[in-house]
Amino acid sequence: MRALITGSGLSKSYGAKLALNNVNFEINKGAPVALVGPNGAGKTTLFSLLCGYIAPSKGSLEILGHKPGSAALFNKVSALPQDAQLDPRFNIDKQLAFYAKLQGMGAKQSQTEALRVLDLVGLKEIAKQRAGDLSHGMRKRVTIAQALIGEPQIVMLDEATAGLDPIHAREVRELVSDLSEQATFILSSHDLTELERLCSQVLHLDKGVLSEHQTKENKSDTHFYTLMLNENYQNVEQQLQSIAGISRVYMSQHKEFVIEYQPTGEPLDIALLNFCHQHNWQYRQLVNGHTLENQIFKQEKL
Ligand SMILES: Nc1ncnc2c1ncn2[C@@H]1O[C@H](COP(=O)(O)OP(=O)(O)OP(=O)(O)O)[C@@H](O)[C@H]1O
Repeated sequence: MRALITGSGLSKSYGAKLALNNVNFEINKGAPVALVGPNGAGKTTLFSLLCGYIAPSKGSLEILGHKPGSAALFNKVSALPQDAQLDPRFNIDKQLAFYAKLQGMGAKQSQTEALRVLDLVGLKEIAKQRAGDLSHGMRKRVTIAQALIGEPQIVMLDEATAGLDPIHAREVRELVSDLSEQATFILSSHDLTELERLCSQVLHLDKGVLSEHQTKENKSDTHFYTLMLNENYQNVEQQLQSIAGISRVYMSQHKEFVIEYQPTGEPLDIALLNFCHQHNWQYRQLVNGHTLENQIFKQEKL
């Protein structure tokens, strides 16, 4: 299968500042892809290159076999900038129909398209409301609807959940998950944990250097649990190691333990929770596998 997007030896400098350093990656059609990294890591630079707003200093980038920004990609790729705004004075359907017209649709088709994309984000009933009368979360959904006009194959959302409360942020993630049959989404965020469950491929940028991670566990025989405890307890690693099947336990961060094990046929999660109960350890969460944060930081420490 040909990749939707291929970046090879991609670098971008702003004067003396190297914002992207020899980045290589491929994005295939399918589940959403996360582009994560701390402030200043180079996420917006990579988005801007993908959109064709800026040109690379070195290397090549191809989207659906074309250079970013080329006319052949019109209607096939869309991007929602972090600070995308709606005009507070106009009805939602009018604004979306206006953007559909900018994409070349006629008056009638653009109205139908506005309602179609509003329906996709579950907001058809507010079509006649003004943007200024909507909540922040609803406005964000409308801007995502705007990004879906014309049925693009690739949709890039820059910090789609920034500034949203946890409930609205979750709604946006669920929306992206529901829509991933229609398009391949690329979502940028500085918050790794929020995209961990949604995306199967994670591009992690730090100081312009890219590393790639899969959120699904790889096929090795070793399996992992991550146990997060509420308090500090004595000798947790040594004590957990006495459970049958567990080969190694290490503290990945404060009150958090990665447990490596070989399956024995008995459900280890139940054994672990029973063990916590017997030792009076209060646990916060038991995650099946490494948390993605662990995968990334462990790899970087090696
Ligand atoms: N136009 C520019 N001129 C000079 N330096 C720039 C320019 N744009 C970005 N940079 C620098 O390049 C680096 C990467 O910036 P970029 O905006 O791509 O990071 P980011 O990961 O999107 O950060 P944030 O999460 O804060 O938006 C930063 O050090 C930034 O200061």
